[in-house]
Amino acid sequence: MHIRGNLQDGWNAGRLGRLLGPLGYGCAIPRAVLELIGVEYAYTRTPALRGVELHVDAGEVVAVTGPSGCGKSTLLHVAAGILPAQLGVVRLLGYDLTALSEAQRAALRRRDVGVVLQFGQLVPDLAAVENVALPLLLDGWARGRALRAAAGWLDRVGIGQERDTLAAELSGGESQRVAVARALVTEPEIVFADEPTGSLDQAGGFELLELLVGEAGEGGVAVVIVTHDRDVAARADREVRLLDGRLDMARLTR
Ligand SMILES: Nc1ncnc2c1ncn2[C@@H]1O[C@H](COP(=O)(O)OP(=O)(O)OP(=O)(O)O)[C@@H](O)[C@H]1O
Repeated sequence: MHIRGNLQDGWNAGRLGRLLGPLGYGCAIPRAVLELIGVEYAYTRTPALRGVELHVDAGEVVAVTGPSGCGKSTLLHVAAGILPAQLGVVRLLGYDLTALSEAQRAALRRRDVGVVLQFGQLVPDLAAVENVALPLLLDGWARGRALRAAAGWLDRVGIGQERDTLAAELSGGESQRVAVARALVTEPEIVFADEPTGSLDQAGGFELLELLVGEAGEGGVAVVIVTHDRDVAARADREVRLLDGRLDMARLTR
């Protein structure tokens, strides 16, 4: 048996692995949740990504580091399918993103991928619990069930008491916790986080990262995290460093 490529709706390598792994079929299932091959992206004439190769395994935590402007956020956006690669291949959870429409990429992200951006990106006039429930509601869950699942995640990230607070009234740290809960509520295979600790002080930032990596680790979720913070990078399984849109080969550990 060899399962590859375009899996049926709702299925992907990670989900199959969890189901079939205990039966001993795991070796036939691709372990990579993310592969970038020769990826290029340019906003203007100067490329922001040049020939980037990256391979992330199920459950792996990878930190993307490098100086300001080297292309970290662009890499994360292209890997998550928010921006389309202009050259090369991006394979996410077994799907070739270059073959999917924008709507299909958005549906894949909503269902199987978690995203945490720099400033949380919450809907300000929705309550914390409604923000967390949003991806489930958009995926057709009944409101009561979605809100119960969302409230459970707010408890897990330690701010269950703020469930009815409007996002606009949350502190920076609380907002980032809500964003982490929202990224994990769909039980994704992979979470992309772009400097999620950026708006917090160092201790608060590290605590948030511990929470994200800890919760992701429990579910076997891969994490790709963009960061400037050395402590955060040290917490990852692996660090990849970008320089001028290219991977710094000297810093590659595999
Ligand atoms: N929307 C845009 N339009 C034009 N150029 C852009 C745009 N976004 C980013 N760039 C440019 O692309 C390059 C890579 O930017 P990117 O934001 O990916 O870097 P970064 O490493 O994440 O930076 P930082 O650490 O400062 O957030 C930079 O030269 C930046 O100026």
